[in-house]
Amino acid sequence: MYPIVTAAEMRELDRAATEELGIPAIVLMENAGRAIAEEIAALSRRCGQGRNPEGGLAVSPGERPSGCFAEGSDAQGRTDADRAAKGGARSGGLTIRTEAAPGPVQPGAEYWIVLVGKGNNGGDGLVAARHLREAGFSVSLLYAAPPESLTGEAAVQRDIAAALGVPAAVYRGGGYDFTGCAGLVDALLGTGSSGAPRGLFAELIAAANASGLPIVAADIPSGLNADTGETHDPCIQAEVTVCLALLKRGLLQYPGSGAAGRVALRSIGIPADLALKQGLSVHWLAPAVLERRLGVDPGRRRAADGHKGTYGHVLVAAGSLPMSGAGLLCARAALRAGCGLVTWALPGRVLPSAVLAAPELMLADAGGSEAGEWTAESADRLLELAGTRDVLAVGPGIGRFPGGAQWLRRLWEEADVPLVVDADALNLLAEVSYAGWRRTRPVVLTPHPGEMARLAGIHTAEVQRDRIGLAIRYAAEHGVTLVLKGAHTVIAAPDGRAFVNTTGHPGMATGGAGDVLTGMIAGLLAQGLDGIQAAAFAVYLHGQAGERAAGRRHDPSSIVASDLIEAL
Ligand SMILES: NC(=O)C1=CN([C@@H]2O[C@H](COP(=O)(O)OP(=O)(O)OC[C@H]3O[C@@H](n4cnc5c(N)ncnc54)[C@H](OP(=O)(O)O)[C@@H]3O)[C@@H](O)[C@H]2O)[C@@H](O)CC1
Ligand SMILES: [K+]
Repeated sequence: MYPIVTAAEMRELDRAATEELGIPAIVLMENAGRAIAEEIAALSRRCGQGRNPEGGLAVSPGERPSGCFAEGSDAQGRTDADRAAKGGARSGGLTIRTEAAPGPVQPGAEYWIVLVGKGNNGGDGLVAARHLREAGFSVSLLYAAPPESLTGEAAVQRDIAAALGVPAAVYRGGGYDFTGCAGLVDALLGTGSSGAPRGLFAELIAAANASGLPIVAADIPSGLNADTGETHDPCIQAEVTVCLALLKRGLLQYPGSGAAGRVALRSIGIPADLALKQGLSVHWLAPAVLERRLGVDPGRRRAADGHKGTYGHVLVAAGSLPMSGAGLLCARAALRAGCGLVTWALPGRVLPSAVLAAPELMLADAGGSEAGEWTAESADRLLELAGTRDVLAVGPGIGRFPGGAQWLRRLWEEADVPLVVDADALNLLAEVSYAGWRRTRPVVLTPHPGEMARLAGIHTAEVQRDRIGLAIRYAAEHGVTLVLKGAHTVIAAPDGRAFVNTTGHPGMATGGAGDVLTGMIAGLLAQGLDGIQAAAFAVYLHGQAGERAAGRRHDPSSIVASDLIEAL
């Protein structure tokens, strides 16, 4: 169910499919090439180079050609026009399609060139060329290496293509004239590549990008690190990536996600049971994964006889005089996440101005300084309040104050409720070594990349280099549920499970969006979800709210955090 694999895990699965089950590798390659050809045909029908042989399938300029998320539904809420308006940010949407792309193909003599590497990725491209010809496309091959250097199944495909008379040329360097071509298939490098593309491969990738033609990548864009999402220079900038068998980690992590364009995940005949048996622990956060793997009810059904006590009571310790809004956003979001009651504890000096800011909230004076800041002594009051609440969320807008780390340690060790730690509380955590802090109840940390860098003692660029890998390691080493925020948020559990979310919208990059997420996680914990369930579901819903908020505004750049709460 939508595992996300490393190249090594994919190789092991390929090996098991061929050696243990006896599925011939050439069959997998055949399925892969056919799937690529089908996606090209579907792209051709949708975009149609201005043509629309079937009437109704072509998409007018400005509309998304197909960029869909799970099972055909739009979870991205973003049109090509949006992306163009925002400087061409690419969506990286996923089209999960495991059956043949539907409908007849009448492409006339649309001409595509397949760029062929020397490994099995090239073999996939050779099969695709054959199926494209069958579908009526005009196709030629451009080998990046002497065809004689191909081996195994790829060599078999080379010979079939030659026997069929598919026109072929060998790239000799010095650029290439793609005039008259409607699109390119990138079958240069797949999961067997290592390091930056070399020599003529690099030249061809650069030429393909410079052509401005739509590129359909086989499995991964050539030049992408399949595990981390780093892009080498050069890296294919694909319109569509036809990901074979299982999602590769690099396709869901930026900048790789941007280079991949829309990702179409296609089955190639490796049985799902085999993937299950491998015990893969990283998954794409699709609705089916939420429901069946995480045991969350996406419909959020409520008991007919439920009452406010049924859905839990959140305690939010957040906000200070200059940043009271952070606390308000967090507390309101907890309510919107469906918990029964929320108590917002804040410095007494700020409390009068919070009265009636949200009539549904209960307010509690947590003490604090004359200046409306938090003080270490407020831990006693918070612990007293937490004794009759179900969850404690700390951090948004609390600022820095003397004894802050010790204050946090007391909450960490003594509050006998699940704890969500965000924002300034994460910075307090980063200043100490908390490995020895005792904790029996779940704790969820929600850093953005900058906070994650401080927690892990590394640079932000290093955090972004391999977000999935880092999140998994950190969560396991520290016994926490980690929500590493940013485009395609990663949620990692202490037991090694991790989920990558793809709902959301670039318009969500706005102050307070994180405070809203913290409140939502707390609100779901209060309703009895465990740490990873609450964190993953909240991230998913938060992204959906962002998509809805973007849809409601004339310009998605004008989304503010309150819009996310209203869109829940
Ligand atoms: N059963 C299966 O396995 C299935 C696999 N499938 C497909 O196979 C793909 C994996 O195939 P793969 O393992 O053959 O590797 P692949 O990426 O095609 O090329 C490696 C070749 O490139 C070269 N090379 C490496 N790095 C380089 C660089 N930086 N710059 C330049 N050259 C470089 C290297 O040659 P070398 O330079 O080492 O001589 C090597 O020969 C996978 O993504 C999927 O598409 C599907 O068909 C389903 C069944
Ligand atoms: K490729």
